[in-house]
Amino acid sequence: MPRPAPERPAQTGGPDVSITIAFGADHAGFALKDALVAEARALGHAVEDLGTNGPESVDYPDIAARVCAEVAAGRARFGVLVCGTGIGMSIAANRHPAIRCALVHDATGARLTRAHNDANVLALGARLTGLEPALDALRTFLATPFEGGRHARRVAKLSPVTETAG
Ligand SMILES: O=C(CO)[C@H](O)[C@H](O)[C@H](O)COP(=O)(O)O
Repeated sequence: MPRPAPERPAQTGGPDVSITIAFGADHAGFALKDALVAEARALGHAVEDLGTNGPESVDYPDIAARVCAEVAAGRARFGVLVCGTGIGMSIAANRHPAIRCALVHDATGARLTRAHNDANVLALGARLTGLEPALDALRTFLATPFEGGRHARRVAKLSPVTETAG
């Protein structure tokens, strides 16, 4: 069944601009995800909460696919994914061609992946990163613009690699 469309503010992604952010987590990450959702709303952003919303075990690739579809289609400017380590979510997200997902543990990583990689999905590990560093990482990710320049050339080279047999 189609979900109701969230409120759709401007999608510019710069600081002090309200955007739509898609959130997802597995059972290991849903509590941290809920705290991040609350923080995004407190900052004035629109939120798509794509689950999961309880401790029942779910598979992180299924959740990552939901969030990445929203970002790839332009219905969300950014995605945020949380699992136990953030590793499974980041592996899953980076299989989607339009997604540049960064696994981050603090605000410095969040700043640099926006500035240098133009990351559009933030992955966090709820079993590794505490609440305050995770909230700092989210705020910084949302507030940091892509620097462009030499980084734009490198990001343009991040197209999918086609493997050739031996
Ligand atoms: O994919 C992961 C590892 O990189 C995540 O941390 C998952 O949340 C984790 O694997 C879930 O493990 P569980 O034993 O099923 O809770």
